[in-house]
Amino acid sequence: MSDQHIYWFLTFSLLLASVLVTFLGHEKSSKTPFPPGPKPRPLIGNLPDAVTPEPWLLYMKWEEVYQSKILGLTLPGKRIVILNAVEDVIELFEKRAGTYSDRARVPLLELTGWTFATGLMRNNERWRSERRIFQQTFKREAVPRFLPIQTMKVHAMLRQLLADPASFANHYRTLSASIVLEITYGYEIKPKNDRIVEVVERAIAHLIENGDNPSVAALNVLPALRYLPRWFPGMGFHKIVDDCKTFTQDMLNIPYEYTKKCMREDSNKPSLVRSLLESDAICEESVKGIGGTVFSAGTDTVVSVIECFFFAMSLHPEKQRKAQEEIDRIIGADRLPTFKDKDSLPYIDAIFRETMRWLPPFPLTVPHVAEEDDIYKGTKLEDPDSFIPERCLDENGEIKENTRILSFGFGRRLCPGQHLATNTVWLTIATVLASFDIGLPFDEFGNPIKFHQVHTKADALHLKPYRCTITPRSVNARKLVEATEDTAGY
Ligand code: HEM
Repeated sequence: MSDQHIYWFLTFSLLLASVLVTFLGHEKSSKTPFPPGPKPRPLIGNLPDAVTPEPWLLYMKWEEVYQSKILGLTLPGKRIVILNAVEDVIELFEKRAGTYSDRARVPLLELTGWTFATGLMRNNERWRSERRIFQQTFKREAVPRFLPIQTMKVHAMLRQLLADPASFANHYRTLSASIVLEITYGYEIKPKNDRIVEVVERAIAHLIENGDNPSVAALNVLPALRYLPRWFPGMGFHKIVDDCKTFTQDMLNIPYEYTKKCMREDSNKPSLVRSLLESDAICEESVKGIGGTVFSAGTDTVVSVIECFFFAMSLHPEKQRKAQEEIDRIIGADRLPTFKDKDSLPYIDAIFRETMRWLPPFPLTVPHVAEEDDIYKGTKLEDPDSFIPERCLDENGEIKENTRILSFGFGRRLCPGQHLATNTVWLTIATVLASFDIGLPFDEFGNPIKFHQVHTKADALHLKPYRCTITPRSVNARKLVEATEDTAGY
């Protein structure tokens, strides 16, 4: 029997009793109709329907099939409601936030020590206290103090793009990790093969790569499987859990110990972990957890957006030219854009917003869980698959009033890192477009690449790797980038 078959066999036979009880319970208690959706199969419900690489596309198709923007899926032990319309999301996650701000219990996360992650915590006192710290640290008025770090790192990336354009993906990955590690731990990373970056990336990658392993999926459905001995067929998850746990502990401890060492050695480098330790307001476990959360929530998400920005520019030279014309007109050719220019470059802002709409890092955001039973019963976006920054602008070319970036989530779980992330991505977009021309995308054989690129087996949405040329716009642009070495930070 293959591992896959053992998984199905175990899941079905061991689940039989508990699933029946849950279903019967539901049948009795639920007098209100459940939203329409594909017909659940006996015992496994809609499990096979739910496992698909790009579920958001499937949910849009179901909207047509079942003629409803609210869809229902039944999984063993739980029911999932899919909200396809923003107004429903806002009504439930924001107006009824008291009910819809919990997170799901995922046995794999609990067994591997990922309970440290603030964003995955249940709605409890620890989550509320850590969320307050996130909000204080990264609120709109507080993030300008990080601008010097962000500027210095973005400038370093521009110089790397000049020196080695073919490795552009490595450069923006380094950018994102370097900002987060410096802010969180006061740690300055090496551009290549940095030990701490490897430690934290290994922990995240191991969890993601094994998240859909059949035996792990079985464990998530039936946590009691963990009591079966390792020699039992299909128990591959034991080794995965052990490794994940070790890697997660390293991720939390190694950068944390670095900050503590700096403090012992009297280094005066500021960092979030340092100020939390000095304030003595929360326990060591929470300090480590907050550090790990900033990295796991704030690095790959930003990478995802910058990756999609390069791809969008590569596919749409006409939008790129329009953005560069705006920069040339407002800033001129004698300096690079800075944060002070943000309000005078609406087309750059529109490119940022459209990138976040076109390929958001979490196309389904992070599921919210209802804490109690709840009964609940716009305008249609034209051509949603196309990259059109103009849709964010009014007739005067200014950002439309009251527009909101939906990719940062909703309600009490709204991303607290949104202002920090926005600044990093905005400055990247503005300075890259001021300095470089990005050529059309092509694959390793030189064939042009079309839009259909997405793959998602990662922390956040990512594109399949592709190539493109990145060349300085002019001799002057090259000089401006080279000169950032001397003006680092400002
Ligand atoms: C472009 C980059 C980013 C995107 C698109 C993004 C998106 C999101 C989304 C969709 C959620 C879930 C919201 C919900 O459940 O409704 C979230 C939660 C969260 N994000 Fe971000 N994020 C980004 C960057 C960051 C950064 C830089 C940080 C760190 C400073 C961060 C920290 C968090 C935390 C701590 C949570 C959990 C909030 C909670 O559950 O209370 N994010 N983010």
